[in-house]
Amino acid sequence: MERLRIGTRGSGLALWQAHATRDALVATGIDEADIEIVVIKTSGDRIQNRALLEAGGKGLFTKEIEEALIDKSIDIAVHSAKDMPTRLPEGLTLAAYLPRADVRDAVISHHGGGLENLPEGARFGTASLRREALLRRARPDLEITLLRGNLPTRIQKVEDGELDATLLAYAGMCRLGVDSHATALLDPLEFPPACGQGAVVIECRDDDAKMRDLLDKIGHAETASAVTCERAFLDTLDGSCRTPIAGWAQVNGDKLSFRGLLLSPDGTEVLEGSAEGSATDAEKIGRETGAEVRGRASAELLAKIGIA
Ligand SMILES: NCc1[nH]cc(CCC(=O)O)c1CC(=O)O
Repeated sequence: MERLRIGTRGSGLALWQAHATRDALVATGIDEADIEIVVIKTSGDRIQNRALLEAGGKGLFTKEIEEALIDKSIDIAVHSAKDMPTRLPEGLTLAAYLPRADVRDAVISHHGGGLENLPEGARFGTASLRREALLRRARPDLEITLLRGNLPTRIQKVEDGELDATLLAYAGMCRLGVDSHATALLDPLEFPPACGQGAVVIECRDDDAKMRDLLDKIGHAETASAVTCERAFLDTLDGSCRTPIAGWAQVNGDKLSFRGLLLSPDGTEVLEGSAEGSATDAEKIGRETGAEVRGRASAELLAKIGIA
C-alpha cells in the first residue's frame, strides 16, 4: 500500500500520541515501514506571548495540521482531544479516539501532598483558565501566576522552588514518564477535568473512506461517546475560548453519565449541570446540559463568555 502519513506537532506529548496511533495501526496488520510520522510546526508553537496567542483565537495549535490534511500532504492527524476546537474546518472529521487515560489533574507541589498542604498565599503556576478558576474557588488565598512551557520545564520550576506548586494532566505526565513528580491526584468530582482531557483523537478527511474504515478498527467507542458529550457541552458554552469550563462524562456499557461546570474566572460563580442517559445520545446530553447551565448563568457571566 501507499505510505500512510500521520501529521502531528513536534512536542514530546504530541510525538507520544503519534507513536501510540502508529502502534495501534500496526496492531491491525499494517507494516510499520508503511507508516510515516510527519512533524508540523503550528502557529501556536511559534508564538510564545500569551496576548498574541489569545488574539489569534481558536485552533492555533491545529491550523497548519488541518491545512496539511486538506491539501492531502498527510492522511490523518493526531491531537490531544482537550486542545481541539469544537468546530472543525469544512471537510474534516474526528474519526477515532484511542482509549482514554486517567482524566485527573495532578498536583506537583514543592511542599508535597495536595492543595490542603500548601502554605497561605502560596505561589501557584498555571496557564489554564479552568484550573485557575477551580483553584480560586478552593483556595482564594493562592497567588496564581502564568506558567507556560513544556511539562518538564514546568515541573523543574516547582522543584527549584521558583513556584510552590502547579497542576498538570496526570495523563500527560504518565506519557512523558514524569508521573513520579505528582504529589497528589485531585478527585475529578471536586476538581473536574477539561473536556477531552486524557484522550487522543484522530482526524481525517470526511470523504476518505479508506482512512475512515481503518480508523474504525482502532477507535474506542466508550471514549468517543464520553468525549463527544463533553465537547458538545463545551460547544454550547464557550463562545470566546476564554471561559473556565470543565466536563467529564463516564460511559459504562451503554450508559453515560455527565457532569459539567461553568465558572466565572475568579471562581466565585460556579454553575453545575449533570445528566444521565444512553451513550448513543452522547452529543444530545452534552448539548442539553450546556443549554440548561447557560440558562442559569448571570448576565454578567454570559457577557464574559461572549455568547448571546
Ligand atoms: N493544554 C496542553 C495539554 N494538552 C494535553 C495535555 C495532557 C494530556 C491530555 O490531557 O490528554 C496537556 C498538558 C496539561 O494540561 O497538563
